[in-house]
Amino acid sequence: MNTTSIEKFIEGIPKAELHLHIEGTFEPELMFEIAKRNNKTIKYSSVEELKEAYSFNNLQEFLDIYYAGANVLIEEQDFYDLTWAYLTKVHQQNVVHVEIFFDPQTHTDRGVSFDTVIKGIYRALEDGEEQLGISFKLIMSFLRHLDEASAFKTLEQALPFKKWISAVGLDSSEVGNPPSKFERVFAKAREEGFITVAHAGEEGPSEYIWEALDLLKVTRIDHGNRCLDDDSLVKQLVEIQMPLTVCPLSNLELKVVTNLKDHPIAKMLDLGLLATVNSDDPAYFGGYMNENYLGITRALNLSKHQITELAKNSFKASWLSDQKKRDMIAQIDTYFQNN
Ligand SMILES: Nc1ncnc2[nH]cnc12
Ligand SMILES: [Zn+2]
Repeated sequence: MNTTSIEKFIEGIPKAELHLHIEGTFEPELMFEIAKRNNKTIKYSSVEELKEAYSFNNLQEFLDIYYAGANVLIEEQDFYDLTWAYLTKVHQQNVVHVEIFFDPQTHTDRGVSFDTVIKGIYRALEDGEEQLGISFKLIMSFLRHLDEASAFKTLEQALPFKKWISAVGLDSSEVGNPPSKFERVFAKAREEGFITVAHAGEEGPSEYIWEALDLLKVTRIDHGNRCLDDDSLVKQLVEIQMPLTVCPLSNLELKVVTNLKDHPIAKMLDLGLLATVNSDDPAYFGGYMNENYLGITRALNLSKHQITELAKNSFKASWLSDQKKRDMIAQIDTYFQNN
């Protein structure tokens, strides 16, 4: 009997999150707490006033506030607390595997050491695995508005922590900073054994997705919405089953779509694209994983079968072992049959 409500169905289904910026999980309450203990000032006088500033017309307006928020993170324990808060939150949402981004340049550029950042994040991820059963991978993302030299320097800083970092990524202001700007950095990263991913086609054109594939040799495209402008690109993405880590509430808040009813994720599934649901920067966009699933489910009237496909895709597109992927897919199929 499939009588479970759609809300409960979404809550209970096992999920993996593949597109999440740890700095984007910084909830206002924790921000004020950490600012206080570090004697840092925040431009806003209260949690409420800060939340009111969360209204964005585009990616850049969001990034300005996001980088300002990250300024109060100083000590290793701050990065631990930030990461731990995220893990306990998504644990309650049946997220069992996470592959998360961190942006080292956001911190090293203001004098916080690479070691401090990664040690705090990693220790929390290890505790999350042990205490909450959430497996994880870590992705180091380069800020594309900065230059190639800064990215190379960051890659150097990452080498002693190679065992902790699975992949490198590319984020921040997309338009005007094409993947080609980082072709040589990504070549070096691949030589060093890192997997590569890149944000592409969020605000930028479909050509940037081609560049991410051809020049950066990515194994996933983060966002990828604009692929739908180019039929030959869609055909290619379907053929190679290139995962797209799609972020519905982020797309709504950053005006990539004007209404969730216009969100392309159902169309992506229909076309045979390997689309997944993710939260991007949940503290800023009004929801974690389940709120993203629920938002598109209500707006697009998704069926339990479509939700099941999206959850299975999240494991297919992950970097878990093939055996673990098969186990999770079987578990989700059983869940679908019973709910
Ligand atoms: N949605 C997004 N796009 C690009 N860079 C980001 N950094 C954090 N969130 C981002
Ligand atoms: Zn992102």
